[in-house]
Amino acid sequence: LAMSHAWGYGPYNGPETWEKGFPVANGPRQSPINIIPNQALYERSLKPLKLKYDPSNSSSILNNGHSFQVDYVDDENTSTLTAGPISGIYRLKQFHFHWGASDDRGSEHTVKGFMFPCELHLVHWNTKYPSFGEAASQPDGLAVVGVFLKIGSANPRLQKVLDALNAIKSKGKQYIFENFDPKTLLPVSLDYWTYDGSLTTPPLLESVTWIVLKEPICVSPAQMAQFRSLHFNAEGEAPCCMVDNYRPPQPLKGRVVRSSFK
Ligand SMILES: NS(=O)(=O)c1ccc(C(=O)N[C@@H](c2ccccc2)c2cnnn2CC(=O)NCCCS)cc1
Ligand SMILES: [Zn+2]
Repeated sequence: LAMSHAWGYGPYNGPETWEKGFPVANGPRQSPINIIPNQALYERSLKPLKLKYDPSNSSSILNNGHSFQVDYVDDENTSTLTAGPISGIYRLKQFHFHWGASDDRGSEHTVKGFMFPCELHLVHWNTKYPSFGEAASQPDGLAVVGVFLKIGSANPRLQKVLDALNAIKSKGKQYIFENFDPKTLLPVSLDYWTYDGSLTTPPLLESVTWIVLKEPICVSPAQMAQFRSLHFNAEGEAPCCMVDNYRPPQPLKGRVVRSSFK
């Protein structure tokens, strides 16, 4: 079990080693994947995404040693994802990011083999189950909205999140983070690709309906440097920059990617 708690992104505990502690790593619906737009199936029955977020539900920002996440109070249906490819009501639990050591890599999903420098994940769980933990073990338990970040002008809405990173430099550090509306991080268009997949970090559970937005949002090189100023390690341990915390694309194994747009 020691292995299952030592996973990471380094040469000895990175994505290529995860199958040792988590055999599902070679399962039939693993994430992320490479998205090939002209092989996606347009389905006009796919509804527009309905995202309703209450900023007062944001509670804290945490360095979890793999990424950093902004946690939301999820004991009511006040911040929810409905419609789109899913049925029922999914509650926002947290959002986090994956990024690279340089601007040529960092996203988990790729588009025609193109890797973005960063990818945002908004994690929701199906309220037909009693909790996130329960939902995470069900095939329709989770829905994660993925948003690509591309290098461009500085993103003022993202800056609010980045300004809190100085307080959570090391693993385990947590800081109050209130009144943040994650809707401000979304692009204008909510056109999306969707497919059945998994968590992209151990335990790699195959419980995620992935909803990847076609339109990226912007991030500046200086802002990317702020992501890279975080540390994987706890305070007092040898400093190790938190970069390249992404899993590479996994085999599609016959899955079909559907698109909400032509
Ligand atoms: N990248 S992703 O959007 O696919 C993604 C989303 C959520 C989780 C997650 O909540 N993982 C925790 C969990 C707790 C209970 C049941 C199952 C899973 C967990 C397990 N060990 N540590 N954690 C915390 C954790 O890994 N958080 C990582 C957040 C993205 S790097 C992981 C990946
Ligand atoms: Zn993620």
